[in-house]
Amino acid sequence: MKKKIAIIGSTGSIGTQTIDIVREHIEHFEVVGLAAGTNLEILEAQIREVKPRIVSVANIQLAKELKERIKDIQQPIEIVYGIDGLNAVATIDEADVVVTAVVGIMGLLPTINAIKKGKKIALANKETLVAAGSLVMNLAKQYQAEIIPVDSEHSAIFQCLQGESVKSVESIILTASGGSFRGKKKEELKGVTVTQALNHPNWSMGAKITIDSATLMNKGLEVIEAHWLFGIPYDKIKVVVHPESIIHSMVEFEDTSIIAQLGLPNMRIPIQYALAYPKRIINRQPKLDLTKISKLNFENPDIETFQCLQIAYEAGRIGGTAPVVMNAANEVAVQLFLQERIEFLEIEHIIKEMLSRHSVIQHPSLEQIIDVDDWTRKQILTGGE
Ligand SMILES: NC(=O)C1=CN([C@@H]2O[C@H](COP(=O)(O)OP(=O)(O)OC[C@H]3O[C@@H](n4cnc5c(N)ncnc54)[C@H](OP(=O)(O)O)[C@@H]3O)[C@@H](O)[C@H]2O)C=CC1
Ligand SMILES: CC(=O)[C@@H](O)[C@H](O)COP(=O)(O)O
Ligand SMILES: [Mn+2]
Repeated sequence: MKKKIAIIGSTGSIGTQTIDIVREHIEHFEVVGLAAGTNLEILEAQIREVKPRIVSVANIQLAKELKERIKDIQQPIEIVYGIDGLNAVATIDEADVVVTAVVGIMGLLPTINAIKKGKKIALANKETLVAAGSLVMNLAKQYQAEIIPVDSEHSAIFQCLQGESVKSVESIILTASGGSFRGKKKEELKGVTVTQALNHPNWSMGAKITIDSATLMNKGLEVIEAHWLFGIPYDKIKVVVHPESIIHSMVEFEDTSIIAQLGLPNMRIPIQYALAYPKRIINRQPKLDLTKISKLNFENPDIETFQCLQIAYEAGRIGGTAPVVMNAANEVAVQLFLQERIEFLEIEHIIKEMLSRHSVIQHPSLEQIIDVDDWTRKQILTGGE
């Protein structure tokens, strides 16, 4: 039996690589639903290739345009739009697995709705767990929905933990490439350009996560993501900079053994693992040859220059709505930087400022999370008026 897959965020970096995997393993997988934002070019090609049952786009105009573009396709395809459209794709009856590959808090509601339908979640959208980790993990337990991490570090940890007890974990060691500006000091970060920030040394990814990687906020988000996925306290989650991105993360056990997962920096490995789990299937991508790498390096993160990592540890430890504010402030600040409306170094200032203005709510409801996310965005965009 083929696994039936719905992809939300199908036109992005994770989404398109998910389709690549389906194409290579057509005997294992079938796509039944696609959701995208505005990229009709890629979406149309995907529809023609995989012939899904349902497709979602960002708004009604795009839905009309898409209908026109694919009117020659004989098979009935339902076209939906907006947040209702995303939810419809995430909850389609036919799907066994939902790949959450949209960027940002936009992923929260569809992920929750898919969980409530008991779907297996291949989770790429880390912002969902950062903003609502407690709520999402409790729902997953309640509805017996498995969450399989796609994020490379979390896939690595998940793989290292197979057959192990979380109780015997001494620490989780998340590896970080260090991003586009590794080795630079504050003074050198003044005036850096968007093009420079988007120049990730190892991974080719969407714009938002690439900037997060450059500020080290990506690693901060991943610390919180690991806390919720694996139920490990923050004191036991460490970050080490590993510029080659060959070791994707490690787990240290109480007997001092460390288990690591290695591979070339290629997201098709963790995406495929999540889709095929609990099986492993063949991957025809280039293989890791350690003799060609020759050396693996490790160093401590420069937390004075790149303060977002510490900000995330603090917000995670405070809990409640602190990570909601941090995440929303980061999303807005990264967008402003990408639009060249603020400097790179302002990203961390904006996040700190918003956290200082917020009175944390512990054990927030979904409505409170959404309200706080909204409040944060408005505060930044209106200058706090
Ligand atoms: N890229 C990577 O290698 C990794 C990514 N992740 C995480 O995975 C997630 C996706 O990242 P990535 O693939 O890089 O991001 P991209 O920016 O490449 O893709 C984002 C996707 O979200 C869609 N989208 C954006 N806005 C909307 C909207 N309003 N409605 C519906 N869909 C929307 C985009 O559609 P469109 O383009 O059509 O507008 C696109 O399909 C992020 O949370 C990221 O942190 C985690 C690990 C690695
Ligand atoms: C591929 C992936 O999982 C990214 O999240 C990656 O980890 C980004 O790299 P760094 O944040 O380590 O630079
Ligand atoms: Mn990652």
